[in-house]
Amino acid sequence: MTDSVKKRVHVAVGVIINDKQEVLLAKRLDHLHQGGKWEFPGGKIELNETVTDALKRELKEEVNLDVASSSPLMEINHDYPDKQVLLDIHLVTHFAGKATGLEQQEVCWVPKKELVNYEFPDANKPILDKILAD
Ligand SMILES: Nc1nc2c([nH]c(=O)n2[C@H]2C[C@H](O)[C@@H](COP(=O)(O)OP(=O)(O)OP(=O)(O)O)O2)c(=O)[nH]1
Ligand SMILES: [Mg+2]
Repeated sequence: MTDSVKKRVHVAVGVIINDKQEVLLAKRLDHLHQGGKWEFPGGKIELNETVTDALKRELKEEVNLDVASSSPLMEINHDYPDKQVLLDIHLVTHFAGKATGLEQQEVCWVPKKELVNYEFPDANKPILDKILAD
């Protein structure tokens, strides 16, 4: 395994869309990598965990939602100057619970058309293009 492969952080990301076609965003806390920007909830996949297990765990831990089902949307490899990520993005339209920021982060439901008004990490560009095209 090369260094670059070894260092890449594998992240499970949920594009969560409700019945009103709003998308759930969370604001990354200032002290985190890409802090202050808006993200789709998710987090690092742990050892011996599947992507869908990680997605379920992270969405419960971060925004208190129970994922009923999800489907793969896209994968993005992105190299930040300080970190390399592989985002494994899944669409979540079946879930239970009321979205709540459990890690002191701000969360909000945003109509698709208004997503252009939010600042996201650079890696997210293809995700936004895809959501806005649908
Ligand atoms: N969740 C999420 N992460 C994103 C997005 N776009 C993007 O570049 N990332 C990057 C930022 C971080 O470097 C990485 C996610 O890691 P994280 O710090 O949130 O991981 P985590 O939730 O497991 O938290 P922790 O282990 O650090 O406590 O992926 C996105 O839309 N959602
Ligand atoms: Mg996270």
